Amino acid sequence: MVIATDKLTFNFGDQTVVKSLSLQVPEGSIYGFLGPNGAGKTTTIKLLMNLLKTQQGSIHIFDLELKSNRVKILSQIGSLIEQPAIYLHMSGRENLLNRALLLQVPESRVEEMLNLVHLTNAAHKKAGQYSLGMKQRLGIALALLSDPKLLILDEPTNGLDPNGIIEIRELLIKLVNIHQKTVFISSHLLGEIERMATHVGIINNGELLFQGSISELQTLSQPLIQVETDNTVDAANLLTRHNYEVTEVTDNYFFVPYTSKKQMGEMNALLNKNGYAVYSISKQQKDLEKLFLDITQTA
Ligand SMILES: Nc1ncnc2c1ncn2[C@@H]1O[C@H](COP(=O)(O)OP(=O)(O)OP(=O)(O)O)[C@@H](O)[C@H]1O
Repeated sequence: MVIATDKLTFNFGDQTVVKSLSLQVPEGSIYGFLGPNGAGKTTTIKLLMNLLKTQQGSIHIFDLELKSNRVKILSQIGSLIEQPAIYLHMSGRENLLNRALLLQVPESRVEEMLNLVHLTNAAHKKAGQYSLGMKQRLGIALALLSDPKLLILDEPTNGLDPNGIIEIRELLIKLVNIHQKTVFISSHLLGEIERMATHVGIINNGELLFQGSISELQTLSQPLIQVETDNTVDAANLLTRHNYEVTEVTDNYFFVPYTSKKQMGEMNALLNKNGYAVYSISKQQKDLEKLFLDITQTA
């Protein structure tokens, strides 16, 4: 495991913010650390980065105990916690050159990193003029300069527009698939994590509710197909007669568990063939709140 914590516990005063947390982050994974605001994600990340002192339990990173191997471990971690530390009056390239000098890494890494995060064309611009997404990508480039094995990112897509989110997602997938990194990323958005993570840990009130592979999570968070037609009840009955499981019927929609795109196409065709006008048919992801309910009910 790249990260393994055992019964990690942390209190702020009398509030237990991280409760007996045992994380298992495999090498080469994108580990999505999912939880609502205030769940304890940032505190956990600060513990992993040794920015807060572990009060109870243990942390192993790269199979080494954190406290006694602090320098060795931290030199192999790139991180982005809260705002990236960027000099706004300097260009993207200057920011990277400055850090490269500090870390004594070859200047050639700067161009490589600009290219990797798609900032080559904007490299000469002042970072203060960058969009939020560009700043985040510059932050990731800075974190990657020393070629760390592990990247720890705290809500890197917070506040980004959809394009910005997609760019970060594609970058992280590339880092894992092509550059053999391990990525630990926190988020409060289930849909976002489901699109990129290979493994997921879900935390609420400091407690780990679920940990497993993305396919294990998908079994729990099976999405639904939401269908809108010109006659909800009759159309739902037609599908039931054709052995579809209709889980809910409301005034305007009915819902069927999603299994595949093909199934959606077949359902659409069946409805059309029987004279129903299909106004909309879409895959609905469960949100984190619904997933929590499912997890606590099946636990
Ligand atoms: N320095 C601090 N002193 C006291 N309490 C704190 C401190 N930092 C965080 N907390 C509390 O610890 C709990 C967990 O906060 P944390 O920032 O780890 O959550 P989070 O999951 O990262 O949420 P967010 O996405 O909102 O940052 C919250 O109740 C928060 O109020």
